[in-house]
Amino acid sequence: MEAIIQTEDLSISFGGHVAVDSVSITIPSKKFTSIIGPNGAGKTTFFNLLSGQLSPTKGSIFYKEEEITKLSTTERTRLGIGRSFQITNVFPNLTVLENVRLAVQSQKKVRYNMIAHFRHFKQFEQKSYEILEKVFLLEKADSKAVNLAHGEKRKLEIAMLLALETELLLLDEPTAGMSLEEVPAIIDVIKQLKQEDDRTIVLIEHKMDMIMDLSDEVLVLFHGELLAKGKPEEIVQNETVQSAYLGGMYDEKQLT
Ligand SMILES: Nc1ncnc2c1ncn2[C@@H]1O[C@H](COP(=O)(O)OP(=O)(O)OP(=O)(O)O)[C@@H](O)[C@H]1O
Repeated sequence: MEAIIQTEDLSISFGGHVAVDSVSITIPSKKFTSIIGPNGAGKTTFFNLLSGQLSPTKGSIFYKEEEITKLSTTERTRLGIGRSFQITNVFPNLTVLENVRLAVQSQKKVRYNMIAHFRHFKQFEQKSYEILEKVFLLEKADSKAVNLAHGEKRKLEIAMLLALETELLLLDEPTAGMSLEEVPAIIDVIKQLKQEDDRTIVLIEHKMDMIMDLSDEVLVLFHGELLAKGKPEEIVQNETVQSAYLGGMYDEKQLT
């Protein structure tokens, strides 16, 4: 199976605390991989290492077999690694459509110039509408971003991520902080992305039903280490994983 991203012995420490500890994994291309683990297991830190927001204390990261360990976040995005919720360039006073159009435009690297602007405008707008339809946000196209509900903002972030056309999508708890009514819409968006098999998705989630429903493979982090990996049905049956989630009952000797 072709790997899109690979880590070797990847570690990061904050002070004396090892948040990600010698993690060597392979994320298969065009598959849906989920990363689970109890609070503080190192999941978000691991994503930050993949996307370039943090530099590892040791170890290496490879994207399509090229080493990217020292590349910046922008360089990694350009290569095809897109991370949700790092998008800070949502303009609150622009409409949803305008925000997505700017993201489409930035991906096409078209700088502002009167003639090019008019020529490309319709094309960018068309693409933006298509993306908004995909994330079930079409009816909010003309609303200002600032006026969106929490779940809708998350959908806008996913829309902007899609506009960047990255091959790899790193989604960090896309349903976190949402009301129960908002969750199904985001799950629908992610399912739809999964069906478009030209993308590789890596999802951090706590909701096990979502993990079971969407994942081809699940990686379990615990205390910064890779505790287990396998198909979702194998992971839920894995006794070591169950013990880790039960906290106090976990015995480190079981792993050695
Ligand atoms: N910038 C930082 N400085 C110091 N410690 C950090 C930093 N970032 C993360 N940590 C620590 O690293 C550990 C892993 O945190 P991380 O946020 O990656 O866990 P997580 O698995 O994503 O947790 P959650 O499921 O609660 O989001 C935690 O103990 C956290 O306090």
